Amino acid sequence: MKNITKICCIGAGYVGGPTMAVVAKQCPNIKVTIVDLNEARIAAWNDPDVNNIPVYEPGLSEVVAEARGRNLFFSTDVDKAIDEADMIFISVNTPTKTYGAGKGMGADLKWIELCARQIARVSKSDKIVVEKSTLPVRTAEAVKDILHNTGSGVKFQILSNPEFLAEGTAVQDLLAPDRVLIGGDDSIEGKEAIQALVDIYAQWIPLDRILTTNVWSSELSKLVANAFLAQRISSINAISELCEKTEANINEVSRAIGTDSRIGPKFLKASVGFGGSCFQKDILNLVYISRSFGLSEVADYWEQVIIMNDHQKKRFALNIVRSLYNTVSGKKIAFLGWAFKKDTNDTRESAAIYVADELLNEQASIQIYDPKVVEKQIYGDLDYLETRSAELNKSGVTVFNDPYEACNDAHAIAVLTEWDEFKDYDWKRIYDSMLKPAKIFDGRNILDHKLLKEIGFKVYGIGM
Ligand SMILES: NC(=O)C1=CN([C@@H]2O[C@H](COP(=O)(O)OP(=O)(O)OC[C@H]3O[C@@H](n4cnc5c(N)ncnc54)[C@H](O)[C@@H]3O)[C@@H](O)[C@H]2O)C=CC1
Ligand SMILES: O=C(O)[C@H]1O[C@H](OP(=O)(O)OP(=O)(O)OC[C@H]2O[C@@H](n3ccc(=O)[nH]c3=O)[C@H](O)[C@@H]2O)[C@H](O)[C@@H](O)[C@@H]1O
Repeated sequence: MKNITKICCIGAGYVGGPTMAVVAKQCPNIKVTIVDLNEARIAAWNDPDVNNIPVYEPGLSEVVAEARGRNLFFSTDVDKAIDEADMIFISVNTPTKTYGAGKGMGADLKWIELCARQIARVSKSDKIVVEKSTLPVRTAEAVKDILHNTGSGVKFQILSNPEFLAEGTAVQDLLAPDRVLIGGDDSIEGKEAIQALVDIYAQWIPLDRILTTNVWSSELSKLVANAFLAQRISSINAISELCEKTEANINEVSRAIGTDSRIGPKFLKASVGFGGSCFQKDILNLVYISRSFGLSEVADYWEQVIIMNDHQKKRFALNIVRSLYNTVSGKKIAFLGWAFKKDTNDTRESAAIYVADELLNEQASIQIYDPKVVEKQIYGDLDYLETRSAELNKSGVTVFNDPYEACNDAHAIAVLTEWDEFKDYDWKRIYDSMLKPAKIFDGRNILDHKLLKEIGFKVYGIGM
């Protein structure tokens, strides 16, 4: 296997962009070209002002500034980048299907298939194709089938190399991952391909953190990792509801169980519900696959994680309605946060969207502030649900650039994202500008509840 000197990555999104920027930073001897069909996205990645890149991640603009133009390139010329590359990463979106068989459950693999067909059509030399996108177990079979039937004589090796970065900490996760997972064939060529990818990561990651498996274990492990992480959140959120009935405190319960080294302290933070582009999609996918093999108990077991999460989002919204004397019609509710977690501008599947939707059904007037999410995105997220017309979403929601303005005249504040800056606001000033009794629903348990109560707020946390 020849030395890898040119990499192409198809898909310049939240995974392709940061992942490949870090590869380029750490491997200056490799030319990395990230391609995408979306011209606006590529233009933003190429923006001379590196602060305008389309993905907000702490530390990312510095990495891009270092490597861009040196050995990191962003382009819309997909064919050229495929043709030149020794190794091609597929990092395109794999959302839940919205039509046909598997609608609402299975992964939509049409973009993966398009990539495979394009690679098959364009390639004139042997290539290693790496699945970076999260895919249902045995997807590599379909990719192989397309690539091995081109009739061109070009040889392909297919690897699975799922990504475990979390948004908001992507750069840190990529520079020092818990592990890198590479799945490949057991043949001599398969092992050579695995080694070629190991050699790239080994330029900055200790070898004992680079795990190799067969392709199917690798594909499945990605879904399972996300399912386990999300399961912990649904588990603690389920207990949060019980805490609210019993005067137990969820933060104390989390600490008490998390100090057991077998349980561990991470991912035990009760919240308004998990969001993000992947947890729900990947679990639905796991459920769908299990059901398609007739494993109904397995499917039902994992589906409960989603059912619990939906319940958590809904009960947060209903709690607001109930606490505001069973009606929010015409009342102003301020939302602090719209992103699905802090330190990202990503809003996909954010709990805030669903809470807003419930409150709009109750005719509330919502005033939103998020430090990184732009107005267009917020309206787009609500319109995507198709619960009501775009005009009605516009008339029910106002987006502010200033948190104090968003809270002005509000009956209640809901904290939907755990942005650090929320903790440091002048809460007395906010209290004075609100209608009384002023209520705060802290969906992330991040604020100083004692202080807020002293100011005069009525405070509702999760699980307390
Ligand atoms: N967002 C995350 O934190 C993580 C996502 N993943 C997985 O990574 C994959 C990508 O996710 P994101 O980067 O978040 O998605 P994204 O939607 O941000 O980016 C995907 C990009 O691929 C482009 N694309 C689609 N088809 C194309 C084609 N045929 N040719 C060229 N470009 C094409 C789209 O225009 C889009 O810009 C998904 O499978 C996801 O499950 C895995 C780990 C973390
Ligand atoms: O496949 C993916 O897309 C990624 O999904 C998650 O990463 P991400 O969704 O970016 O962010 P997380 O930190 O996992 O948070 C997900 C959601 O759970 C919520 N959460 C997280 C932790 C917790 O204790 N409580 C809680 O409510 C967050 O607020 C957020 O809404 C995984 O953590 C990554 O390892 C994985 O690569």
